[in-house]
Amino acid sequence: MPFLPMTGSASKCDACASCSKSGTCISAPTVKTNSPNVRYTDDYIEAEYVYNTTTVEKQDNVYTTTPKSTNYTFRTQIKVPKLGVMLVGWGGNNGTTVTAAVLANKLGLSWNTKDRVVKANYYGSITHCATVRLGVDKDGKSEVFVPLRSLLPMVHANDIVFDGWDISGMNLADAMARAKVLDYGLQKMLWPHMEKLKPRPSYYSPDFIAANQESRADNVMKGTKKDIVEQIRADIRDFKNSGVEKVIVLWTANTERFSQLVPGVNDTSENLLKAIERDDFEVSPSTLFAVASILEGVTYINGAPQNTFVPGCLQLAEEKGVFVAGDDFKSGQTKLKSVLVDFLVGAGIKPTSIVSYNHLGNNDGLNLSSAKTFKSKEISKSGVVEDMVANNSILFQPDEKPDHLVVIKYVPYVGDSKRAMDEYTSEIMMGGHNTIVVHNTCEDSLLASPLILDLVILAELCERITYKMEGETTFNRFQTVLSVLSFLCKAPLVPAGTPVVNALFRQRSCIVNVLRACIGLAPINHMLLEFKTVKSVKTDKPRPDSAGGKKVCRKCNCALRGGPAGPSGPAYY
Ligand SMILES: NC(=O)c1ccc[n+]([C@@H]2O[C@H](COP(=O)([O-])OP(=O)(O)OC[C@H]3O[C@@H](n4cnc5c(N)ncnc54)[C@H](O)[C@@H]3O)[C@@H](O)[C@H]2O)c1
Ligand SMILES: O=P([O-])([O-])O[C@@H]1[C@@H](O)[C@H](O)[C@@H](O)[C@H](O)[C@@H]1O
Repeated sequence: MPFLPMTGSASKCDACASCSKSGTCISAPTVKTNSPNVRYTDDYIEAEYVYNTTTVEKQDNVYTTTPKSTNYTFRTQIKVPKLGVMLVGWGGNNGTTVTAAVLANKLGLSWNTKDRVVKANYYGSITHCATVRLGVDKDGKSEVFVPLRSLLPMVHANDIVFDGWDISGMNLADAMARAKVLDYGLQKMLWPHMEKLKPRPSYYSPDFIAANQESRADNVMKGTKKDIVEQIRADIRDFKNSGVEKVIVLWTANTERFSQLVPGVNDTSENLLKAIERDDFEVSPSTLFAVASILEGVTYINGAPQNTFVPGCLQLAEEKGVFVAGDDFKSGQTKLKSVLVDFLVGAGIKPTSIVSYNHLGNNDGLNLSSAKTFKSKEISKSGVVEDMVANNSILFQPDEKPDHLVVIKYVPYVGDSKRAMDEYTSEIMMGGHNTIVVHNTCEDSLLASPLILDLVILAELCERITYKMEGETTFNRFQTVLSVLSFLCKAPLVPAGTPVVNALFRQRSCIVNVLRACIGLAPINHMLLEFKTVKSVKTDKPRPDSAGGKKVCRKCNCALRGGPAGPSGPAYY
């Protein structure tokens, strides 16, 4: 077992000098689309794209479908900016861990653990470690997969510069040690770099987080809520002037209690700004950060479950044309739930009881040991099955849902190593039952940190994408609420009145297909028809069917008698 020197040696692969052999090649291949519908200029990629959907009209038991096509032109600016990320809660487990991970990758560090040599990497990040199907090779024999990041120019995590705020004034080296997430050997190598980093003072409001957080609050801003917003805005401008070209603000501070929605306080942007002016009690720290970010024109992302985006905040973002996204990183137990429930319901199996228990011993767990903050997390962890259940009216009656219990307990000794235990009980055929039990242990912050990177990298990419529909002359940005980031969130924030999708692979497909659309490629549909059909000599023999050439129902192949085919099933035409 080769023991590496305990100093960070940025090993270079022979392929290119930029690579740090971190398992995530910085110089990923570039994808270029060979099509008259895709144009490449020095500044942007422009693609004509036909978006095909289906509109459905239901009358009695008949669904009439009408294919619909919309012609888009997507334009993606290709210059990737120097991205600065300001973390609220920078001194926490996630904040210190993601900062350390980027430094370790940038330096190409490797370190010894008790059983192996580990190289810095970005496992868990789809923008650095996921591949996507591009198509089939020219012989039509095999599929071609490329790094997701090859589809469009995007920020590499190694180039991100971090800054941020924390109510705890501890420098990031001491805070990294406090977090107890990373191996000692790595911490030792990173120490001189991390100790130079110190969180800016932040706004502390004890009413919104657990009382047990008070002992950390030694680095707090003073003043009214208006003063606080102005100070946050000044901090953002200060960071912008430090050499970064673009800033994104992301909340990875403690989970807050939900804000009460109060008419006249946070129901409109005007009322919210007035509420801040009069120092209204019910405006939370996270909403102040969101308002300040929006007023500075920088995207704001909420990695925690509280309702930062009160209606007035969303309206302000809309008015200022600033992206917002959230809520609550979808990192472990809930991520698995959004796969398992999708599999069960998608397979026609009826989940009837879902029990999600976990205990952990980090400061997040300590904060969540308070009922008011736990409630925020319970809401975000519980909502993830609602769409999948509601979409299957065969298994579930209207308003029928599985029993669903979320339990989180604080056990100091286990630290950041979250121990999740889930039990999924389902009804299967003819009165049978299936019970799936899962034990899922992880360092929680090592699951959340790559999501922080993906959130800011994909949000930054969305800031460079514009589109226009046929007949329009100006290019527009996506809607203010970046629902394309749902894959990374437990409680996806979506534009008002639009569907919430929690199924993980639907969410992932959305990201991949939006990126494919920007380079003029059709969405991945998994049909693989090229491997299921062969060109054959034209024949005039009619295809055999059960009704001797009459029109048949494609659902159950019975002869159409002018009414719904088959027992009470809808007719398909
Ligand atoms: N797997 C995960 O770690 C995971 C998954 C989903 C969501 N989250 C959420 O991410 C957040 C951070 O998780 P963590 O494990 O890093 O927690 P943490 O407690 O280690 O870090 C939170 C940090 O926020 C600071 N803080 C609290 N209030 C603040 C304020 N008003 N302004 C600035 N800083 C403030 C605290 O001092 C602390 O350093 C939590 O809300 C958690 O629920 C974490
Ligand atoms: O993402 P996930 O594993 O479902 O949920 C996690 C919870 O189980 C954990 O107790 C909490 O501390 C983390 O913040 C995170 O929200």
